[in-house]
Amino acid sequence: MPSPRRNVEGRPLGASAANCSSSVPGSPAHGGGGGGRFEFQALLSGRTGADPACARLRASESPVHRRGSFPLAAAGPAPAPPAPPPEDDRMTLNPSFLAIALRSLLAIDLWLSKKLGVCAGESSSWGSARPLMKLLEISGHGVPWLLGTLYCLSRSDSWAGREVLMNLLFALLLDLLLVAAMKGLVRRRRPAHNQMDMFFTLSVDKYSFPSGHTTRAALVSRFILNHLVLAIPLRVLVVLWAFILGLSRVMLGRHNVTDVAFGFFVGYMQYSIVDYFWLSPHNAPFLFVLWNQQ
Ligand SMILES: CC(C)=CCC/C(C)=C/CC/C(C)=C/COP(=O)(O)O
Repeated sequence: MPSPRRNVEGRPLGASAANCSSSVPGSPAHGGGGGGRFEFQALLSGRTGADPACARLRASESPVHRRGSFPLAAAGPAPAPPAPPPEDDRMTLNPSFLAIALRSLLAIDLWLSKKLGVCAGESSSWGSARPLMKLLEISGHGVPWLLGTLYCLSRSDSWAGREVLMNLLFALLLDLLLVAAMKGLVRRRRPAHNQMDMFFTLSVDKYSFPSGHTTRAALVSRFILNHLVLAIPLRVLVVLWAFILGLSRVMLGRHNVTDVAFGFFVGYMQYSIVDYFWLSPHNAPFLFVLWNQQ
């Protein structure tokens, strides 16, 4: 019977370096064979020397190291140690690590969204709150916001008011365009527990990423906070409205948590775009002249 391989100190190798490579459970050598586990093992030891502890163990068992331990036994000059991997190589994340992280995030997202979807149907645990959630849904819908802005624009008799409203209209249209583009690109289906009973939707609204109501809520609330002079309680109310509207999208079962979280981010950034390209009678006189002639 072959004796177990030992290192120079006489310790069996099974518990050290061998564990760092082919004997990891789940690897083909171990007989685990599961694709996911093998992928995980590749994650741990995919790059030579990725784990410093394993690299140390391998070094302690290498002939070079043994020669170093018994200098008198060395027959000639020791070969140069292998060059370390280039800096870039060591810094690169193993792509399967990213895949595992994303899959875990997705699993948590689906689990949490299902748990929070308490108003997804009339028979759900909070089904009686569904009408209230749908009222919130209308408060963040694109149609009332667009029609409301157009109406106020038609009634406004000051240049300053018209300028703000013109930019709000630009912001709402930009939001519709960007959200439609992102939904069309990502094509993430709405959660399975959603009832598709939304009023007035566009064709891309069968997709859920990102939440259009949430981008609008974040955009509009940031817009209002920056351009309307409001008392503190009203400012708090505006922020609360945006937050509750986002939460209600998950509670209604319309969206997963990540759709809403990303929606807040997109809406927040959209306001920065609107602010950067702020329309005024100086940089877009044609718009204001056109509106004045109507
Ligand atoms: C001028 C024009 C094309 C107006 C369309 C307004 C409209 C139908 C917006 C869609 C609003 C909507 C249903 C968004 C979906 O929101 P999610 O939060 O469910 O993504």
